[in-house]
Amino acid sequence: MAFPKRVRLVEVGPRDGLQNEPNPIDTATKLELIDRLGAAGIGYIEAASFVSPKWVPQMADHREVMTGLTRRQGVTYAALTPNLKGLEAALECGVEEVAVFGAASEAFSQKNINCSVAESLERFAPVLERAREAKVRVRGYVSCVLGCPYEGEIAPAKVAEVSKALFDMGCYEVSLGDTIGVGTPLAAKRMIEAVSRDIPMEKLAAHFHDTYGQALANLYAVLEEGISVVDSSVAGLGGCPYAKGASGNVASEDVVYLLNGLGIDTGIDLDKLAETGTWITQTIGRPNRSKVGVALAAK
Ligand SMILES: CC(C)(COP(=O)([O-])OP(=O)([O-])OC[C@H]1O[C@@H](n2cnc3c(N)ncnc32)[C@H](O)[C@@H]1OP(=O)([O-])[O-])[C@@H](O)C(=O)NCCC(=O)NCCSC(=O)C[C@@](C)(O)CC(=O)[O-]
Repeated sequence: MAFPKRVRLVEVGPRDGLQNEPNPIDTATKLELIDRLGAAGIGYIEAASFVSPKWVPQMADHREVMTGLTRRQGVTYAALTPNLKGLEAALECGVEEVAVFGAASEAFSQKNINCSVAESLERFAPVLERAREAKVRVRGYVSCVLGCPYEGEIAPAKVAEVSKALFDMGCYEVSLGDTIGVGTPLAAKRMIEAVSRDIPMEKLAAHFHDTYGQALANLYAVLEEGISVVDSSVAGLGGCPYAKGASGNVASEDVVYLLNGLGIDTGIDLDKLAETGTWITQTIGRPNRSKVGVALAAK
């Protein structure tokens, strides 16, 4: 299969990138990050997470973030909403798009959202119904698509089953998360093949973490299969608080560099994106995990 002509980047840095940071990051820094990402030409930014502050303290200022951001034309600002409570709060803040997040692993589902996979799907159904009423689109995440920190290997058939349930429920796109970055290209291809038997390829997104240094290789493999939506995080920030050892998402700068090299359009200004990566890592005192970001900063 040929590479897609255009790839849409979903920037998850302000949410996935920051959610696991142990020290509180002030709202102003989060807002500046979101603004800089928009200025770099990113068209979709996951800005906040309406989850319990007891579970994820770093996302406790979700209301301030969602109402404080300066909306740029052409940019979608989205938020995670695990249940109706989260969705109602997000709607009050004028959210344009939300995401529910499930898993292909029972153990991970329990640790992350305190319920089984089946219970999570029951919980999401009214979220989708209410979002439809409010004319807000819902994205669906499936975690642990290439392995689970608690259960180990995950069968592609299980990933396909949960993805189909989310899609059938009304999620317009399903993002497939290699939460702990254990996947390798062949496994990623097999998983995408299984899921795309039930869901059109253009409705799927790849959400890869780089824990084992495989994220770009995995992305290349699934781009070849026809994936055209990629989740990434500026400077490779990130990791799920309920997946021990999970490190950052694939770095947005590295993804854009790869896509530029393949002649695939993203509409993103790589220099501005790399400057944002340098700025945020210096501001929060983290190493920059984007090789491209570090290389450009050294020029
Ligand atoms: C889902 C719950 C809330 C269930 O948590 P629970 O304890 O089962 O829920 P509950 O309904 O019994 O409520 C317990 C308390 O939480 C409150 N609560 C309940 N809901 C909300 C809400 N929406 N917003 C704010 N507060 C809420 C609720 O009001 C109550 O407060 P209390 O009475 O104790 O003071 C909890 O487990 C939770 O917040 N989990 C969050 C987990 C999370 O955010 N994980 C990271 C995101 S997922 C991820 O990173 C993976 C992904 C997407 O990137 C893809 C990948 O890489 O794989």
